[in-house]
Amino acid sequence: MLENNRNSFDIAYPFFGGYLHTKLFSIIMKHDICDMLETEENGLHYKEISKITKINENSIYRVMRYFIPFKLFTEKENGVFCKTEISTMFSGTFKALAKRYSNDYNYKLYDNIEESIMKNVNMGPEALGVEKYWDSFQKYPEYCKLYMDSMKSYSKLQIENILQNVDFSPYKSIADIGGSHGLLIKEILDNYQSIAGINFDLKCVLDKSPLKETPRLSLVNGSFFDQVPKANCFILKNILHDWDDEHCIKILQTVIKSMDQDSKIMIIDYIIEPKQYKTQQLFTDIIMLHCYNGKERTKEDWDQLFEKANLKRDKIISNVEAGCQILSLK
Ligand SMILES: C[S@@+](CC[C@H](N)C(=O)[O-])C[C@H]1O[C@@H](n2cnc3c(N)ncnc32)[C@H](O)[C@@H]1O
Repeated sequence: MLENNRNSFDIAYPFFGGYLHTKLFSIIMKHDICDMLETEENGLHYKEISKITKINENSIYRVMRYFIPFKLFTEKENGVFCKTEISTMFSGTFKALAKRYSNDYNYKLYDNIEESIMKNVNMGPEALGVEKYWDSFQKYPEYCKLYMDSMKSYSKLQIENILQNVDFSPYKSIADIGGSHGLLIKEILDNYQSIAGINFDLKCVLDKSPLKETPRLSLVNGSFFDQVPKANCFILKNILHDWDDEHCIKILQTVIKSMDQDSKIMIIDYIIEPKQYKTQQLFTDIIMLHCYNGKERTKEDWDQLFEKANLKRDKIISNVEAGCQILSLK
C-alpha cells in the first residue's frame, strides 16, 4: 500500500510540482554545481559547495538531497555528493539547454502561457516586454547569449547526423539562413574543401558570434523577409517551425528570389508523426506557439506549406537525432 502511494506520488508530482522542481534545478545550473562534482566516486562535501557558491550550508544540503531520488546526485557518505550519469549530461551535452530553459528569463517568458493557450496566439513576447521574441535579444543581451549557446549545443547533437546523411558535394555555395552561431556551415566547409559558405542572420546575432570570416566563409547580416544572398543550396535549420504558414511562405519567397535554376532548399526541422509522438517535438511545439506563433508540422502540413509556396518536395532524407531533413525543389 505504502509502495503504491509512493508510486502514485511519483507519477502525480511532475504534473503539479514541475515549477518547484525546475526552480530548484535552476539554482544547481546557475552555480554550475554539476561541474564541481568531479566523478561518480569522488564527491564534494556540501559545506565545500556552500563555500564556493555562497549558498547557505543547510539549504544547499537540502536542495542536493532533494535531487537524489531523481538520480542527479548520489550521497556517498554523510554530506558528500557525487556525480551521476545525469549530472554528467548537465555538465556536458545538455548544459547550455538546461541553463537556458531553467533560467529566470524563461519563467518570465512563460508567466502568461495561459493567455497564449486561451487565444492560440503567441503572448510570450509580451511577457518579456517586447513586440517580437527576437527583439528580446537586443533588450536582454545575456538572454541572447544563453539562447545562442543552447542552439549551438542543440546543433552539435544534429550536425554529425546531418553530415552522415546528406551529400553536400553537388553544391558550390551554401547559405545557412538563420545560421546563428554558424556551427553547421563551419562543419560543412571543414568537410568539403571546394564549397564556399555564407552564415546569414540578424545583425545583433552575428555581432555576438565568435565566428570570423575566412576566404571561404562570409558572414552576412539581414532579414530573411527582405533579401538573402545568392547560393546553390539554402539551409533552413530549425527556422520554419518558428513561424506560421503565412510568414514561412514569405521567407521561402525571399529565398526563391535568390535561387538559380539548380538551387535547392534544405529544410531541417521536425516531422510530427501522429502515431509516434515524441516528447521533445511536442515540447517545442508548445514553445513555438507561445513564443513565435510557429508550430511543429506533420508531413501533410509541410506538403501543404510547400504547395502554397510553389515548391515541390524532392525527398525526405531521414529521421535524424533531434530533427528531420526535407529536401525541396524549386
Ligand atoms: C531557432 S534559431 C535556429 C538557429 C540555427 N539555424 C540552428 O539550427 O541552430 C532561429 C534563428 O533565426 C534567426 N532569425 C530570426 N528572425 C530572422 C530574420 N528576420 N532574418 C534572419 N534571421 C532571423 C534568429 O536570430 C535565430 O538565429
